[in-house]
Amino acid sequence: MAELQATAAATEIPEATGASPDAGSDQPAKIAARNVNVFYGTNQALKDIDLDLGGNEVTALIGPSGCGKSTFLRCLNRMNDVIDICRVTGRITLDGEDIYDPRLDVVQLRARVGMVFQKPNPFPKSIYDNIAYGPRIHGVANNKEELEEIVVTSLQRAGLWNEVKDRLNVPGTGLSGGQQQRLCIARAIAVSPEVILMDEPCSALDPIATAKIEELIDELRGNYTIVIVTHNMQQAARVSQRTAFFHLGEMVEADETEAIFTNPKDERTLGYITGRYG
Ligand SMILES: Nc1ncnc2c1ncn2[C@@H]1O[C@H](COP(=O)(O)OP(=O)(O)OP(=O)(O)O)[C@@H](O)[C@H]1O
Repeated sequence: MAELQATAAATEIPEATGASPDAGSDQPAKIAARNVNVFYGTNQALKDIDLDLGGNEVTALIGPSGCGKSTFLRCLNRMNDVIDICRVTGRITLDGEDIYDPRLDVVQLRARVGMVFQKPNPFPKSIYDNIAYGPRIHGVANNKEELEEIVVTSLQRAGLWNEVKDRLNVPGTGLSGGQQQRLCIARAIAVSPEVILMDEPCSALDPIATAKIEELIDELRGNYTIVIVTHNMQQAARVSQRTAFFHLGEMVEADETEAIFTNPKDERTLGYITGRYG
């Protein structure tokens, strides 16, 4: 089990008021990170990250390879816990609640903060069971009818229902790559998360499947807070309302996406978006 320390006392850290330099609105942040440092053994992957993630919008995390985007994303639902050499310090709150509080139930946290990975990873089960799995273990449905309703609604929301409604019993692994990724999004939705983390969700997909996922992200943001790691700057510009630029383990700047791409404040951001490095 990873050694996790939420060392910074709440009093030392500005609370998530939405008024921090990177905050985009007057609304309190859905997720607020303060003084977050991450170490893999002796290697420090993230340095003093302060970042607010607003509710019902898409935040893109961009930056050169190895700058710590995925590491930061994994901090948000404690996926780094499963990496033995990983140590996280600082404070991350979800609706003001410290997600590294030892009393917090991590399984519940991961239901509230779902994740979609780079490579679609459906379970080797039927399409139906891929979606029903989460609600079953979380006891979300009271009976078979309610479970069916969740399966149908989740597939509809993920834009996959029409393509699979006649073959819910076939293995999810038999779908195309793009369909599998939408199945994984449906699976994440099925447990009614508040936040969906996406780690380069389109990198294994062709342009048509990518466009479908991007459309879906845009539709989902009305109901969920979405954080997406992407290497594709056009994608960040298309799907996100806010963008945070990471470089060598630092969060250099975060702002409205348009401002980051048209008028970045930091030379390093300018260098990255103009293709000088990365
Ligand atoms: N499981 C791990 N064990 C050890 N070091 C790791 C691990 N995961 C990431 N790192 C290191 O942490 C740093 C940040 O990596 P991370 O994958 O978060 O960056 P990234 O910006 O997401 O990169 P990419 O865009 O290439 O996916 C790198 O130096 C990487 O080698």
